[in-house]
Order: sequence, then C-alpha cells, then structure tokens
Amino acid sequence: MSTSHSGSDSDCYSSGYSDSDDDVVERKKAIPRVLANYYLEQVLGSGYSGSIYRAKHLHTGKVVALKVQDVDHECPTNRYERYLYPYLQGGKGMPTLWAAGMQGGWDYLAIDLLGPSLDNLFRQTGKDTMDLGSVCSIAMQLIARLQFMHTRGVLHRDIQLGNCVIGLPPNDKTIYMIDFGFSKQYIDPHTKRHITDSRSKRSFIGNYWFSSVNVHCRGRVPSRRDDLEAAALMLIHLLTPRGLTWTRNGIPKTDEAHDALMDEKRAARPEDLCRGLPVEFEDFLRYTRKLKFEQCPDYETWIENFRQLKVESGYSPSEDLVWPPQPPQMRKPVTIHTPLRIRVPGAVHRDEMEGILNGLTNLNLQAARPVLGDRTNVVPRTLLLSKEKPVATVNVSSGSEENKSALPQRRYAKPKAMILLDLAKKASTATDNASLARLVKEFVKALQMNSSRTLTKEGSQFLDVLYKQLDDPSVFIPPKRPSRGRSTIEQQQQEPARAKFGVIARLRYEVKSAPSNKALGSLVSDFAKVTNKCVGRTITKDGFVFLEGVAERLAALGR
Ligand SMILES: Nc1ncnc2c1ncn2[C@@H]1O[C@H](COP(=O)(O)OP(=O)(O)OP(=O)(O)O)[C@@H](O)[C@H]1O
Repeated sequence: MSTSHSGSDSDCYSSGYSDSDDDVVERKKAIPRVLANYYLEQVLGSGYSGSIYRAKHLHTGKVVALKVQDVDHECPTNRYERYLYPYLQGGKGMPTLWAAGMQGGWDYLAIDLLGPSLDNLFRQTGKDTMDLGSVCSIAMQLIARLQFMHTRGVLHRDIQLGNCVIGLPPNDKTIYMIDFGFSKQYIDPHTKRHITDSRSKRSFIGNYWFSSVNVHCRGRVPSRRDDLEAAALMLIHLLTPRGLTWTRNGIPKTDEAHDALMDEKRAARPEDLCRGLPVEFEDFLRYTRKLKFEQCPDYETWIENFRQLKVESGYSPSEDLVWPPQPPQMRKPVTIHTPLRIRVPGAVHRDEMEGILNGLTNLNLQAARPVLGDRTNVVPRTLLLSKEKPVATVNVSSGSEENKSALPQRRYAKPKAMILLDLAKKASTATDNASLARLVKEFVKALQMNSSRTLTKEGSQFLDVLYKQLDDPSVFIPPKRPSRGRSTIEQQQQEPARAKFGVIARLRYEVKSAPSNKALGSLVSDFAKVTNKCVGRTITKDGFVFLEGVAERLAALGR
C-alpha cells in the first residue's frame, strides 16, 4: 500500500492488512534483546517500517508494546509518531506513550500494550461480513476517536482495520487508534491556522482500500473530511460480503493495476456501495464527501445516528465493542403513537399547522375557514392563478407556462416550498384515499423537481398532515378499513432478520402490505422521523420508493 508522509517525499508502504506474527519482516541488522531498559519478549506484529514487540521494563516490570525501527529506515515513521503522540495523550482510545528515543541505531517507542486489531478479530470469525451491532459500535468509537484527534489538531490519514485495535481486559471493549506514522497536524502550531489546500501534484498518502477518493484518486491534500470518508468506507467494507470490490484482488502490484483500482474506487457511487445496507451508511459516506476542505465534521450527530441504528436493529445503545458478537435482542416494539411534532425536528404542532393552513386559505380565498373535508371549498385553478391573489396556490401537476408568466416573479422565489405547502393544505382537506394517493404522487414529484433531495420544513409539514389524516380519521373522512392485519411492529418481531436492514428499507418493504390507513400513518411517521434524523435530511432512492409505495397502497386500500 504505497503512501508517503507529508514531512518527507520518500515513499513508504502501509499494507491494508497487518502481517501475522509469524510473517515478520526480517530486519537487516539484529534487534538486541534489551533496548532502552526494555526486555523484548515476543513479536506482536510488523509493518513496512518496523516491528512491534511485547517488552518488559527491566526495573519496574511494566509490560509495554515497543515499536522498533531502524534509524536509517527510508520511511522514519517512529520519528513522526514520537512528535505527535504527546498531542494525543489523555484521550479515550489513545495509547499512552511511556518512553521514546534512539539507542544503538534503533528508534523505539514504548506504548500501552493493546489487544488484537479489528482485522485480526474479523478474520478469526471466518465470516463474510461483520454483524451490524459490532459495526455500529465500531462506527461510534471510530468517529469519537477521530473527533478527539481532530480537536487536538491531528489527522490520522491511515484509517484501516489493522490500525484499530481493542484494549486488553478490562479495556477490551474499547477501540484504540494506533500507527500515527502518517499522521499530520492540520492546524499549524505556530499560526493556529488550517493547512492550505493545493491542486499541485503530490504523492499519495494513505492506504489503497479506504483512503478517500479525493486523496487517493485526485491527489488532494488530506483534511478532516478524508479521515471520515476512510472511516465510512471501512464500515461499508465490513458489511459487504467479500468486502469492497477493489479490495478483492489484493494489493496492486503494477501501476496499471493501481490505476484500475483507483478508477473502480472513483466510479463507485454510494448507492451502489451501500445497496442492501442500512441507509445510515450511504448517508454517512455522502455526508463525508460533501464536506468542504476546512469544514469541521458533525461528529456527534453521526455517533448518535449509529447508536440509533444499533438500537433499532435490536442491540444495546452502548458503544462498547462486545466480542465475540452477541445476537440482537428481541426488538422492542417501537412506539409510534408519540405525536410526530415531538419526534421530528422541524415538524409543527397541530395548532400551528392549522394556523399555517388557515393563513394560506385566507390568502388564497379571503374566505371563511374551510370545513375540513368539505369539497365545496375546492378553489378553481383559474382563481388560484389570478393576479389579484399573488400568493395563491400553484397547481403542481398542470400549471401552464402562460399562467405562470403572468404572475409576479417573486412568486417563484421558492416554488418548491410553495408547492409543498399547497399540497399540505390539500392533504388536510382530502376526503378519500384516492385523493391522498394523488397528492402523495405530486409530493414525490415536487420533491424531485430540483437537484436537492432534502426533506425541507414544508416537506415535513406535508408528512405531518398526511400522518394525521391517516392516523386520526375522525378528524377527516374515515376511510373504509379492510380487516385489521398484524401491525408492522408485530411483523418485525416475527421476522427479526429483516430488522437488520435500514429503517427505510424496512418501510419500503412494509408499505406494500400495510393493512390500514392507520398502519400507513405509522410508516409515514417513521419515515419522517428517520429522514429528519439523518444529516442533510436527504431523501434516498429507497425513500422515494417508499413514498410511491404509500401512494399505491392508498389507492389500493380505497376510500
Ligand atoms: N500497542 C500495541 N499493542 C499490541 N499490538 C500492537 C500495538 N501496536 C501495534 N500492534 C500490532 O502490530 C501491528 C503493526 O503495528 P503498526 O501499524 O503500529 O506498525 P507499522 O510498522 O506502522 O505498520 P504499517 O507499516 O503496516 O502501517 C498492528 O497491526 C498490531 O497488530
């Protein structure tokens, strides 16, 4: 895995996987049995630039991991690590540096003795993929480690399974970061400013498997976003049978093979990499790729997102990595009767919603408040588009260009928001499922009308109204109900395997057989909740399929 440290131009290597104990690289000169008061007991691992020994202090008896490197090594990573370790002391999952120096041509670092790497743990299972609960714990801890390193002004720049190890008991549920040989300060210690971006050609720093597309394939300067993207790729790798496709042929041995690997990595879209995975992983990867060079990632939100996913998948909310993995506990029924306004940031209170809708109604009609469900309040399109009522509702599906051009320009400053509000209003007065189905289809169309797939406040309002329509039919016209089937939650309990898929993937599946309007309302509520929860509130492809499913199901359920 070809990399180079920014402090030097020499090429170094860092394999995607660590070597096994019996596969130690033979050093040119023999390492002495005793080095700097440490008695070297056994080799723990080795990399391109040196070996790690379990070693005991001659006088105190303290056992450490001693990282030993030839002082003349072309890639003197111990020297960089020795400089950076002090910045990282005291953080959870950061090894303590006990001693460092040079003796007899050897550069050594004495650090906490730790346990096996995630690579070792995963390989020992012999499985194709890692369980979702463990991956969520890794996600939470890894993001927290990166947050800590970044707050200390340091980038890791070589995120991979071999560089994440667990502690020894009693710290065996904690993930530690190791190998800061390619780390770098992104905040200049003198000027306190962020390092600068540059488009000039530079050597690749990182590893073949998980380095970000920007760093690996475009030669960009690494910053915080790239550590996070590498973390996202590593998590997706763990959940993908046989791993990410470009990792399957081993380390590229020729430039052509490396070019092909980069092409494959560059071309892999998040939705393709994450097909069948919980939506959080695709969202996380997208999020990391949208970050600006100097932007501070929202670590906390992502830690919480992965915690939530863990819980929703039947595991404990703890970030602890329990190894060997435990099966998910029985899913607790998710309460879906909590008022939507509490669970959805940006959703509005029922009274507030009424005020908004009434405001719109007054603007449109200058008429008395409509009776909900009273079809006589339907406004003719011509009236809606007349000049005298400039903030009138825009007909989503059939507004003619001619009519639009007659309207003042400002009316189109936020057409999407207007359309969504209009749809919310229409949904509140819909009298049957067929009308609701049409409105949901128009809602999907409106959401897709520009490149932004964000669920805006207005979009949430539509879902809120839809949810209330479906959940509380007494407010509106009661739809005819088929015989009550099993609730979706009951179905989940009987089909725990499905619980491992993401919430939206589940909703998309369940919508097809929702037995009643109320059940549909629950799904809409869950959809609003999970979409509002994800950073950027992006509606994914699965999300659109779900919404279309709602429209279809409404039409099928009839009045
Ligand atoms: N503190 C530690 N305690 C126990 N084992 C460790 C410790 N540090 C490293 N190891 C083991 O040694 C392996 C190599 O460590 P490390 O990545 O720090 O060395 P490196 O020479 O920088 O490797 P590379 O060149 O592959 O990046 C790890 O994968 C791990 O298995």
